[in-house]
Amino acid sequence: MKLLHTMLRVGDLDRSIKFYTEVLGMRLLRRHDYPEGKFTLAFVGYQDESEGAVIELTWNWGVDSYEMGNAFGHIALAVPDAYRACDEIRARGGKVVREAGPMKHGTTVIAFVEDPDGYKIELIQHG
Ligand SMILES: C[C@@H](O)C(=O)SC[C@H](NC(=O)CC[C@H](N)C(=O)O)C(=O)NCC(=O)O
Ligand code: NI
Repeated sequence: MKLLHTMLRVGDLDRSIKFYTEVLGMRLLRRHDYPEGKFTLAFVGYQDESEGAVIELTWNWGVDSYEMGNAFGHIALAVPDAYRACDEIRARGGKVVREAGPMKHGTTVIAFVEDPDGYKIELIQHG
C-alpha cells in the first residue's frame, strides 16, 4: 500500500489553493469539476502524486463552511527551521497559532499554523 492523500472539505476553494500555494509553497497539481456531483477537487502538494502524498481539497458547491469538531488533529510538514518557517508564513499572511518550540512533554521542535478553514498544519523541525 502507499499513502496517497488526505482529503479536506473547504468552504472556498480559491482561498484554500491560494493558502497552500502562496503561503505554504505547494503546487496546484490538478483541479477538476464534477458538475453532476456539484463539487470540485483540487490536489496540492510539494511533489507529483506519483512521488509523494498530497492534499485533496474538496469544495462542495454552495457549501462555505463545516463543523470542525475536535477529532481531527493535523497534517504535518517537515521544515529545516520551525522558527524561521513561522516568520516566513506570517510574512505571507498565514496564521501561526502555536509558536515554534519544543513540544509539550517532549523535545521535538514544532509549531502550528491554521489554514483558512481552521485545519491545523504542524511544522516539525527536521535536520
Ligand atoms: C510529534 C508531532 O508530530 C506531534 O504531533 S506531537 C504534538 C503534540 N501532540 C499531543 O500532545 C497529542 C495529545 C493531545 N492531548 C491531543 O489530543 O492533541 C501537541 O499537540 N503538543 C502541543 C504543544 O503545544 O506542544
Ligand atoms: Ni504530529
